[in-house]
Order: sequence, then C-alpha cells, then structure tokens
Amino acid sequence: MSTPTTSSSPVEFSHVSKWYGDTVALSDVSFALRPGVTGLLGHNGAGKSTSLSLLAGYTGPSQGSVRVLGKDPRTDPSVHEQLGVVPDGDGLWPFLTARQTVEMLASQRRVKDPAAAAVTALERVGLTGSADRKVNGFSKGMRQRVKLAQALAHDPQVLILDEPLNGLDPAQRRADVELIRRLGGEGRTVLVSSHVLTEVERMADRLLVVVNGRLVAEGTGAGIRDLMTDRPRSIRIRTPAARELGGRLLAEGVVHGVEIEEDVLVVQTLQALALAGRLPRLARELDVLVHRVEPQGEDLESVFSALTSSARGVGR
Ligand SMILES: Nc1ncnc2c1ncn2[C@@H]1O[C@H](COP(=O)(O)OP(=O)(O)OP(=O)(O)O)[C@@H](O)[C@H]1O
Repeated sequence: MSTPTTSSSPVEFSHVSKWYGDTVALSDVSFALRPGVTGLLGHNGAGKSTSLSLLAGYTGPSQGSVRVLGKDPRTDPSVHEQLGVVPDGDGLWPFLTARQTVEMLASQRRVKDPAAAAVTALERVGLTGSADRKVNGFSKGMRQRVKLAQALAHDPQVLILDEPLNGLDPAQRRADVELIRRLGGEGRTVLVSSHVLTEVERMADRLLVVVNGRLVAEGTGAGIRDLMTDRPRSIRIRTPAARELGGRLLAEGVVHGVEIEEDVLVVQTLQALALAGRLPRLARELDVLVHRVEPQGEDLESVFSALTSSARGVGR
C-alpha cells in the first residue's frame, strides 16, 4: 500500500443527492471517512449500494460531489489504482480459475507482477488451495472471497465492500470479520455496508446510518445504540421466577408494563440500560435464576424508525 496522496479525508461525500427518475436514492448526504473501518448501515433500499456505486465511480451524483483520495472517481481513472471494490453483484467469469480472475484485475490495475499479486491476495482470503479451480464450481462464500481477493490484488488504500458477508456461513463470517478489521488496522480506509447492526458493529469502529436515502446518524456502535435507549422497548426474560421479578421491576419503576407467560416475563421499558444493570442484581437479591434476556423487535426496521425520529439533527 502506498502513502496517502491527499492531506484531506481519503473519502468525502459532500451534499450528495442521487435520483433515478422519480426515485430519490440519496438526499443531501455528507460524510468524510478516515482510515480504519466504517460501517454503512441501512435497511433494504436505504441507499447503501448507491453510495458505494458513487464511490466506485460506477455512477455519478445528481447533485453534490464525491471524492476518493481527492479525485473524482467518475472522471479520473487513476483513482482505481488505489481503490478496491467488492460490488453487490457477482460478475465473475465462470470459466476462469480464481487465480486467473484475480490476475486479470491486477493486470487491469497495472500491478507490476500480477501473478505474484494474485498469490498474495488469494492467500489473504484463504483461497490458496482452490486457486486453480474454476470459479464456476465455487460456493457463494468462495465467490465472495474471490471478489475480495480481486479488490485486494493491487494493495489499495481505499476499500469499498458491499455486503461482503452475504452468503457466508458463520465460520466464514467470523474469518472475514477478522480480515476486514485487519485491513482497517493496516491503515486502509474501508467502507463496508450491511443491513445487520450486530454484524457491522463487529467490523467497524464507526457507523454511518442511512434511512430512506438520508444520513440520520453517525458514531460508534455504542453511540448509535445510546440514541435508542430512551425509546420504548419490549424485553423478554426467561426465568422460573417471572411473577416475582416482574412485580419487583414494576414496583421499582424500571419497567412500566409486564406480561407473564409461564416461565417467560415480557417487560415494557423506557430504560433499557437501567434494566440491564438492575436485573442481574435483583436476581441475586431474590436468589432466582434468569436463563435468557432478549430484546424483542430489535430488527433493523424498528431500530431505524427509532433513529429517524430521535436522531434528526444528530451527526448531520
Ligand atoms: N439503477 C436504478 N434505477 C432505479 N432505481 C434505483 C436504481 N438503483 C437503486 N434504485 C433505487 O434507489 C433506492 C436505493 O437503492 P440502493 O440499492 O442504493 O439501496 P440499498 O441500501 O443498497 O438496498 P439493498 O440492501 O436492498 O441493496 C431504492 O429505492 C432503489 O429501488
């Protein structure tokens, strides 16, 4: 990886809007990335792929400006010598081997020794043993790895990864989360999109949250979660002492509603963090077991609708 060529942020979106006919995919989005991993979090159709396509130069903004290493990725092809992209779609040639696929891209990126670059990149993604097999017979997870190796082959300073964990099994996910973290730790600027909060949190130190084409929040995973703590939540607690615990939590005012179904206590609270602190202490005081605590409705839609209403003006 060569030294940064610009003193400003490696990646900048400035008042970017993008529309397709009547569809507004992005509306007045501004952010600047720094080295390390940033997560772009959003529900389906939020505008993640559009943002990444703009950064990759696949399309241009309707308004505003996009800069990668100070250059316009749409009009300045030299950006691609320092930019690696894992796109949303597959786009791999089925009749080429993994090695040929990666070498081909490395040549296009004017790498001095494409064969050596392919060896290194395939090793980084754990595909050395399958390097000479045709991509055609690869699983979804292996294909994702080939795409990642392609993106890494020219040792780029900036990496744009569109949902790179899609289609991977849990072990592959863990390995790729580690790899992506290491890439950020090496000083690269990595933007990785996802619609799963817990997943993107593990990869990224910083998150950008897009909802319906707008950037509604940015910050650490913990900071984003904090934005949600004062919203109503429903939490399911599996315990043989559901009645006893529910009564105490209600009496103490930590929850404002309880429902009991055999050994399951479902509580309504506006103070999820206070509850998280109080519950284990209360269980010890009452000498009762708590087997499992799980928030309900923690799907991204509910997170996002909470963020949209509470995070306006935060980080914008
Ligand atoms: N080429 C296109 N033509 C027309 N509309 C488009 C096009 N690309 C995206 N859109 C629309 O723009 C909006 C944002 O789409 P985008 O693909 O960026 O979202 P996303 O967050 O990546 O979603 P997903 O997770 O489903 O890929 C959507 O309403 C989508 O239908």
